[in-house]
Amino acid sequence: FDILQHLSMRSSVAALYLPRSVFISDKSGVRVSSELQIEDGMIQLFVEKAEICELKLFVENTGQDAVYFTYYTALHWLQYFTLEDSRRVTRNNPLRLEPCECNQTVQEKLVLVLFLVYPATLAFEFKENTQPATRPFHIVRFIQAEYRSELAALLGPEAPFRPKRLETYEPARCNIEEGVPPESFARNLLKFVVPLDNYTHPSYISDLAEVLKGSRSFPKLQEQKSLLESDLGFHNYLERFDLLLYLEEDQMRLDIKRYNKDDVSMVKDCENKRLLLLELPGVSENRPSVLRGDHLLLTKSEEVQLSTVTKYKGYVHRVELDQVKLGFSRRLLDGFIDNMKFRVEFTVNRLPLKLQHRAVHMAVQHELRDVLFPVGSRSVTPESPPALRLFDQKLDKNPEQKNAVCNIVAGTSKPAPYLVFGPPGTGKTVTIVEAIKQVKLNIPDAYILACAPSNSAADQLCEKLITSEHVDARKIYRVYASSRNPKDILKKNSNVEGNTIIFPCKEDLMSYKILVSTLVTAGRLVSGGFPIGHFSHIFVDEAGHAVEPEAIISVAGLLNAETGQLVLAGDPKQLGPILRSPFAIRYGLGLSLLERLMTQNELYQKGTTGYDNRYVTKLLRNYRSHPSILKIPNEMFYDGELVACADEMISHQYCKWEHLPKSEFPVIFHGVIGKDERESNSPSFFNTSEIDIIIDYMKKLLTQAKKGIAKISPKEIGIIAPYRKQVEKIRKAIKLHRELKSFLGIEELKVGSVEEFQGQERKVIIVSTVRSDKKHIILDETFNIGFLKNEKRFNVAVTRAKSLLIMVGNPIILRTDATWAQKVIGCPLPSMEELHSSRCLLKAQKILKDPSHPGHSLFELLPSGRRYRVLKTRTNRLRNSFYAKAISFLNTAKKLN
Ligand SMILES: Nc1ncnc2c1ncn2[C@@H]1O[C@H](COP(=O)(O)OP(=O)(O)OP(=O)(O)O)[C@@H](O)[C@H]1O
Repeated sequence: FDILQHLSMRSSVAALYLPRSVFISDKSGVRVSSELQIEDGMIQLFVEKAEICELKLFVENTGQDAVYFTYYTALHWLQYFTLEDSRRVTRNNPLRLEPCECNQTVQEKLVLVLFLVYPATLAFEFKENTQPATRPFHIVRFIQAEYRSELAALLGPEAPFRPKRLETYEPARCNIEEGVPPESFARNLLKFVVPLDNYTHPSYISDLAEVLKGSRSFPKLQEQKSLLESDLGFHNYLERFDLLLYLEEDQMRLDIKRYNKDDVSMVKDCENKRLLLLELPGVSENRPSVLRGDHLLLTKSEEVQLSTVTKYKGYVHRVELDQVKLGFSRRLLDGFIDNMKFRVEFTVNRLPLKLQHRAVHMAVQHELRDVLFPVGSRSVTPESPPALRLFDQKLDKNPEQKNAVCNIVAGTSKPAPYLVFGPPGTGKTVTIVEAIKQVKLNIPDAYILACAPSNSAADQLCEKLITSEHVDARKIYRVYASSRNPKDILKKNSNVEGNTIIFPCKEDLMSYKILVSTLVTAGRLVSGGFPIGHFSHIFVDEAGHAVEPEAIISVAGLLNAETGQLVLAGDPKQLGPILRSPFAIRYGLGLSLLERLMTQNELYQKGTTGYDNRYVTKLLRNYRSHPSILKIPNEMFYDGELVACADEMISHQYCKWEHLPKSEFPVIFHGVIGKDERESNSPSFFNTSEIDIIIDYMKKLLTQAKKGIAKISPKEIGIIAPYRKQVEKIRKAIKLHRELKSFLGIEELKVGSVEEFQGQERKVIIVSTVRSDKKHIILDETFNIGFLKNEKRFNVAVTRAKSLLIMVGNPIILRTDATWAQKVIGCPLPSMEELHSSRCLLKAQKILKDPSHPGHSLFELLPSGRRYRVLKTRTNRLRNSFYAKAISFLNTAKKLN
C-alpha cells in the first residue's frame, strides 16, 4: 500500500492486488542493478563495523527505445539513507536514457549504527515519453543492511532454512515390523508387581472433541459433555480425569503428526553398526518429544504410496542434540544402505498418561478423599507447634518458614496436605529441605519421598539434601527413570552405575530414608509394589508445574490416607502444566492440585486472621533479588505483595555498575533490532545480533574486577534463551570467543532454557528473547514456546537474578505485547519507526555534529554521558519547539542503544 500511495497508483484497484513480482521486475528494457547480488528484489549487505557505507545502484536501459528516468524515492523515509545521483533526476528534470546507455548511477549512502538492521524500500519511476498524460512505470528494490560482527557471521545459518513438506497419504493396510529396544539399559531388580493397564484411548473421543467444538452434535455423548461441565468432586474424580486425559491424548496424537517427515535419510551409526542415525532437528526442544525407549515408525519412501506397506519400528537408543539413534529389525538392517530414504512417523509416548490414569483410579480405590478434598476444621484454635531447633538458622528469623517446618513435623494438617505457597525466591525449597531434615531427625520411623515434576527440580532438591552436613548422604537415593541417558545425569547417590541405570530390589530401595525422583518415576515405585504407608511423608516441590493426575502418581498407592503427610510447595504463577488440548484446558486439567486447593478449598483460604498455619504457609519475603528486579514480576503477578528482603551485600552488588543506564537500578533492557533465523531444517530459532550483545556483556562482567565491584565467576552468571538453537549458538559463541573460551571456570556458566532454570538462581541473569519477526509469534503460541505468549515462562526467567538482570530483545516486537511494553520496556516510548522517521532526531543529530550551528550550544551531554539535556537558556521558546522533542528522541535512542 505504501508503494501505491507514494507512486499515486491508488486509482487502480487492481493494483492493490498486484504481487510483489510486478514491482520488482525490470520493465521495458530498463534494469535496476547493483554491485551486490539481488535476490527477489532484495539487496542484502552486511557490515562489520559502524561506518558510512556506500551502495551503488545502476539504472540502465537495455531496450531498443529511449526511456525517461523521472523520479526515485525511498518509500520508508530513514535518516540513515541519503540518496544522490550526479544527474539530479527529478520529475521536472527527467533523464533521457538512450538505448543501451549505462553509467547512470544512483548512489546511496548508509550510515549504520551498531547492531541495527535498517530495511529500506526504493522506488524508481520511468516514462516512455515526457507527455504528462503518459502513465509511468515503476521498479522497486528492497535493501537490507545488517550489522554483523565477525562472531555473528560465524554463528550464522549453516544452511538456509528449508522446512519439509508433509505427504498425508495413509496406506490401506500396514504391517509393523518390530525393532530392537535398547538392551536392558535399566537393570531391573525391582519387579513389576502392580499392573499398569493400557487405558486405551476410546474411539468416541475424537467425536467428543467435535461436540465440544460445537461443530457436530452426538446425543449419545451428552453424558460425557455433562461430566466435563460438572464440578470436580471425589464422586466423579476418576471419570472426569480419565476423560480429560483422553482429550489431551487425542490432541497429542493429532499434534505429533505435524512432525512426520518424508524422504528423510538415515546412516549407520559409526559407533554401533546395529543402530541407524536419524537427524531430528528440534528433538532436544521436545519438538517432538522423544525419549530413550520410545519408538518411531519408518516406511521406505518408495513404498509409501503402495496399498500395503511395512512400517519398521525403530526404538530410540539415544537422544542427542539434533539426532536420535534407532534400533531396527535385522531384516531392515540387512537390506540397508546409507542414505536410504524413509517416511518417519512419530508416536505418542503413553507411559506417563497410563501412569496418570492408574493414579486417579488408585486414588479412588484407596479412598484418598480426605487428602484430595480435605474438610478439616478451621474453628479449632490452632495449637502452637512444637519448638524445633532448625538446622538452617536463617529460617529461624522468618516466622512463616519456621511455622511451616514445625507444623509439617507435627503433622497438624493431616490428613489434609500441607501447602507451602509463595512467589519466586521466597524460600519454598529451603523450607521443604529443612522440613525433610527435621522429619528425619524427629520422627525416627519416618520414610520420605521427595518429588518434583522435572528432573532439574528433583536434582536441585537432591543436591540441597546431599550437600547439607545434617543428613547422612548414604541415606538419600535419587531414582532416575530408565529413559534417561546415564551420561547426562548426576551419578552420586543415585541408581546409575557406570553407564547403566539400575533399579535395585524393593527391599534395598525401601532401606533408604529419603528417596528423590520425578513424579512420573514415582509411578515405578508403585508398580514395584511399595507398600502403602511405607512413606510417612511425601513432599512435592514445584507442585504448580504438574497437572493433578501427575502429582497424584506420587501419592496414590503409596500414601496412607490417614497417617501419611503430603506436603506441596510451589507457585501457580510460575511454569504451569503444559497442555495441548483446548478442551482439557477449558475443563480444568491445567489446574494443579496445589492451585485447586489454594483457590477452592476452604481450609486454605485467607480468613480475617490470615491463613491457617496448620494447613498452609504463604511466604512473601523474597530473599533472592534486588528490589528493582522484583518490581516487574511483583506488579505483574503478585499484586505488589512481595517484600524484598535479600541480603544487600549480594543484591546491591551491581548498583553502581558503570554499564547501568540508571545508577542504583540493576535492570537493563537492551534494545536490538536483530533477525530471528533458522537453519537447515531445524524449526528452532536463533538471533546472532542478540548473541553479540550477550557476549559483550559477558566480557564486561567477567573483566570488571578492577572497577570496584567484586569479581564474579562464570558459575554465578546464567543465560536464559527460549529456543534450543539460541542456547546452542550462545554456547558455541562462548567456545569461539578468544577471551571467553579460556576464562577460568567458563564451563560452569549455565546457558539453558527457562525450564532448566526453574527453581534456580544466579547473581547475574541475561535473558535473550530472540523474537524479531512478528509473523513468528503465532508459532510461539501454537507450540507454547518463547516468552511473548507465555507470561509464566517470562516470570520464571526474570525472577532468577539476585543482583543484575539484563534483558536483550527487539523493542518493536516486544512492544506489541502490552505487558512488555508497559512493565519492561517502559512507557511512553516512541516506536523505532518513529525514531527513524523523526526529522527532529535527524535535525538534532546534525546540530550536535556541527559546532557552527546556532543551536549547537543548546544541547549538553550530561557528565554521565547517558543523557542530553537542553540548556536552561531560552527554555520557554524551546519547550514547545522541536528541540525539546528532539531531546526526548535523542535520549530514548541513547537508552535503546
Ligand atoms: N529466611 C531466609 N533468610 C535468608 N535467605 C533465605 C531465607 N529463605 C530462603 N533464603 C534464600 O533465598 C533464596 C531462594 O530460596 P528458594 O530457592 O528456596 O526459593 P523458592 O521459593 O523455592 O524459589 P523458586 O520459586 O524460584 O523456586 C535462596 O538463596 C535461599 O538461600
